[in-house]
Amino acid sequence: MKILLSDAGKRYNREWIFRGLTYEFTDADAYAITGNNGSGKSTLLQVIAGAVQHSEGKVDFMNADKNIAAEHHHQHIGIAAPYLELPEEMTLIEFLEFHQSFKSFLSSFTPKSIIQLLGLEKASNKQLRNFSSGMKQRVKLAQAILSYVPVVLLDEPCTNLDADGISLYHRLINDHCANRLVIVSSNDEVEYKFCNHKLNIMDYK
Ligand SMILES: Nc1ncnc2c1ncn2[C@@H]1O[C@H](COP(=O)(O)OP(=O)(O)OP(=O)(O)O)[C@@H](O)[C@H]1O
Repeated sequence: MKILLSDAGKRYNREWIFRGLTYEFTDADAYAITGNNGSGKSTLLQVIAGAVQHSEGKVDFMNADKNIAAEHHHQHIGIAAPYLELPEEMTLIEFLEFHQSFKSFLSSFTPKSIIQLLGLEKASNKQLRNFSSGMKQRVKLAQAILSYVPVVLLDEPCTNLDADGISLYHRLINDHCANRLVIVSSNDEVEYKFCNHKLNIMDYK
């Protein structure tokens, strides 16, 4: 899987968020998108995900040299972001089973084993609306990273996590992301220290 941006730009009203962005994200590699608050990291991640339309240039999502249309990017992506909410009325087990019905988990995982890995056995039948913000974040990370997809997009992945949660995040990355394309949008090195490439959005203003 490869994501190619060619002279890509995004504008909201009259304000260019980024411009002239030519960059290649490739398989089995990890990238950090960095920059100040409000600089456009989340916007770029959403453009990559196909959730926000870019204003100029090209964004190509390639699988073995075949171009995948923006409306199909989501089938190849696991994404966790603060603006993507969990279905609050579902219990944890219901949510993971529902998720699995349209996107499989990595072969060694079932909804039950994911709950164990997250240390949330006691909350299995609790509605997600009653989860703490850190518990919700663990669930968001697991559904993104443990889905059977080649691309993992993470926006501020350690938001609301305590020290154990941050260890869990690093374990998920170490154990399950070696052969995938991972892109982390963040200001915090703890979240992206494993990334071997850095794209500073401030360079594309
Ligand atoms: N839907 C929108 N309409 C208009 N402007 C928007 C919209 N979404 C984002 N923006 C603007 O785009 C700019 C970049 O926002 P974005 O959320 O991408 O920044 P960020 O680098 O992720 O910020 P942070 O580090 O604070 O999360 C901001 O000025 C924001 O106000």
